[in-house]
Amino acid sequence: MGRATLGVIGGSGVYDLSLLTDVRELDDASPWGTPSAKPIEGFIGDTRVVFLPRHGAGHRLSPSDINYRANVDVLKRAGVTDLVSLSACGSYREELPPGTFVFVDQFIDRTFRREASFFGAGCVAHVSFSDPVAPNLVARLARAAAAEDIPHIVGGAYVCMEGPQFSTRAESGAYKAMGASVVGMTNMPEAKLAREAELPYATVAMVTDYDAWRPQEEGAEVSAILAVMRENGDKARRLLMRLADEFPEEHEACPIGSDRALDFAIVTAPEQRDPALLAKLDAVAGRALRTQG
Ligand SMILES: CSC[C@H]1O[C@H](OP(=O)(O)O)[C@H](O)[C@@H]1O
Ligand SMILES: Nc1ncnc2[nH]cnc12
Repeated sequence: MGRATLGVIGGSGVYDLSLLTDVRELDDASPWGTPSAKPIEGFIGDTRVVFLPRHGAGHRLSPSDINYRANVDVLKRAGVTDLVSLSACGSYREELPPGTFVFVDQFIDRTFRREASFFGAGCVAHVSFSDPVAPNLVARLARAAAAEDIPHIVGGAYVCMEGPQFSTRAESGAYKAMGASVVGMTNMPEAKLAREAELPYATVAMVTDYDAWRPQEEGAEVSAILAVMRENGDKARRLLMRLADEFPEEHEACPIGSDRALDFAIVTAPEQRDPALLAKLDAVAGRALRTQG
């Protein structure tokens, strides 16, 4: 299977990983444009980790302006085999107060102005996405959270809104009624692109607020969110330390096949494929394109 490398995308409030040793900056060249930052390689114990701050250094990028394709592409090029996303989120459940970590298992995509696929004219692919999260990564995260006494829950749907404004009360009520447990602005199309790049993906959705559905609540407010995020940051670091400490040396096969998502997904006939697009797909789809000829 090859050596495992844990990719970590840091969200709001998580702009570096001071817990890494032997740190170096990696190349950020990508045919998909400019990623949020240069990926940082380091180690936690023997586990190789590659970190990327989603909003860039100093939180430069709004959710709609992040180049999610370039981010996933450079992580794939850096040898990442498994990807964990850290994300601040609002909660739609009384029983998920600020400070709770939710290991979501579903997404609802409400974004509308983002590039959401590596594929398209010249090479069309349709990956399966009914189960968007890698259950083995969730199980590892849940074990790490339990060992670190971090309040957490396994399962739930994350609704991804376009933003950057927070929800109205009506939107908040509608997302809750749709069955979402949490809301954020960044996990789509990130999770879709991870699947297309054959990267098993899991999210640590860290609750910072109750969004705007509770009548007694004022609604999401960024300074309060960032204050809670700073408190969550310490827990996130402990979670990652524990996760990495117990991470397997060899990449473990994803039980739902995320790491082979392209095996039957590419539908364009080989003679109709656009060589320029195939060249751009060298990292994300290289394995599948090579084995399928
Ligand atoms: C700064 S609060 C709103 C912001 O935080 C979340 O980002 P991330 O998922 O990267 O932690 C949320 O999605 C919004 O982008
Ligand atoms: N209430 C909220 N809505 C959207 N994104 C968020 N990130 C943190 N809290 C949020």
